[in-house]
Amino acid sequence: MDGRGFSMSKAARPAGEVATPQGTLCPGEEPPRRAQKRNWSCQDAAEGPQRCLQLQLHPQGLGPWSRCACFPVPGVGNPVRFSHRPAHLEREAELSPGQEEEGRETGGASGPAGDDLGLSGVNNRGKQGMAQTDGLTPPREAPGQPRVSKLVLLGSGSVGKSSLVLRYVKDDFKSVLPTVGCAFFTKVVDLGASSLKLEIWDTAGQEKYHSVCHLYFRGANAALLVYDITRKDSFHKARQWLADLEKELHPGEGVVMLVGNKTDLGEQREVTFQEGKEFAESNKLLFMETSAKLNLQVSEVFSTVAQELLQREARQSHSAQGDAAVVLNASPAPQAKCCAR
Ligand SMILES: Nc1nc2c(ncn2[C@@H]2O[C@H](COP(=O)(O)OP(=O)(O)OP(=O)(O)O)[C@@H](O)[C@H]2O)c(=O)[nH]1
Repeated sequence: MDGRGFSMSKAARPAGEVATPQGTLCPGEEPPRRAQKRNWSCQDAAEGPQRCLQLQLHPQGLGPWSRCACFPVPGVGNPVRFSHRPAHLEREAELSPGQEEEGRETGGASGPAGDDLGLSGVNNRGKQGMAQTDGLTPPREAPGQPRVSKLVLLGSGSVGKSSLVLRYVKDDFKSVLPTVGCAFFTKVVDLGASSLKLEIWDTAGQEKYHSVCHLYFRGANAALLVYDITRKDSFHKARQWLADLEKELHPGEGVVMLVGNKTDLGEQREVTFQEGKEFAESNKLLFMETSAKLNLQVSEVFSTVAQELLQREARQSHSAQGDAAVVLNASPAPQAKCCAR
């Protein structure tokens, strides 16, 4: 840890910061409906002006506050681009296309703050996820930039969600700790004639984070519903994860792909390809099997979803143009009869 990225080292924290309780939501605790946050400025001797942020995920203010996260103010020497930019940050610097940003939200829970995905020492970009913490606002693209879509990964713990993201974003596979809250990445998908910027939200699958995960589903344009082909329980739970997701999406909106991961462990397979396919078909989902370990079908998953997003958008704008043409060609509406003199 070097005090940059999401390390939140003591060196980067403001003087006078009060230690806050760490922890997850208690069993049976009311699931939070929205995150609260507080932020302030401070001056760090080594890193200059900092913005500091803390989250509380309980609507009545009863839950624990997350760790304090401090991040350098963007500007010269701090090329941080906030995709979901907090209102108090006035400036942003651009990353070049295809360059990934990454970050991690602690969701009010205790645990590692980012180095398990190799965030330690990356640079200031490692704090992107913290910059906007509600995860609810649909992404917007800047003029001249590729379209931005929010994609969430969901599914039971240890099915390989983080490994799929790591493979896709960094072409790497290594042992990663369980996700705490949510980790955030971006990557521009090049689809030849067009490109799409995916904001990838990798949510925690462990049971203890279940009550907060749905917060991150809100506003998603696409989702990867992941299970482990060697674990039937993770496949059965996919139904529940899908129900949770659908509560947060508008009916018929969003591209959802069912992903059966760990195909390299074929001899331990508990869920057949056919079972996955049938579940996907009956729920109108896309379907693929992958191995994050052997890098099988991983980039295809993301590019297929991106392609589908662009096609849907094209169809929608086409039909919207059609509707407009119908309206223009329609005979003039009859004048409303007025009864007033
Ligand atoms: N053999 C094999 N192991 C994998 C594969 N993908 C992930 N793993 C392993 O499965 C374990 C869990 O992977 P993660 O990526 O942390 O799973 P996750 O779904 O993100 O877990 P949570 O963060 O708890 O939700 C790790 O030990 C990975 O190395 C794969 O394709 N093949």
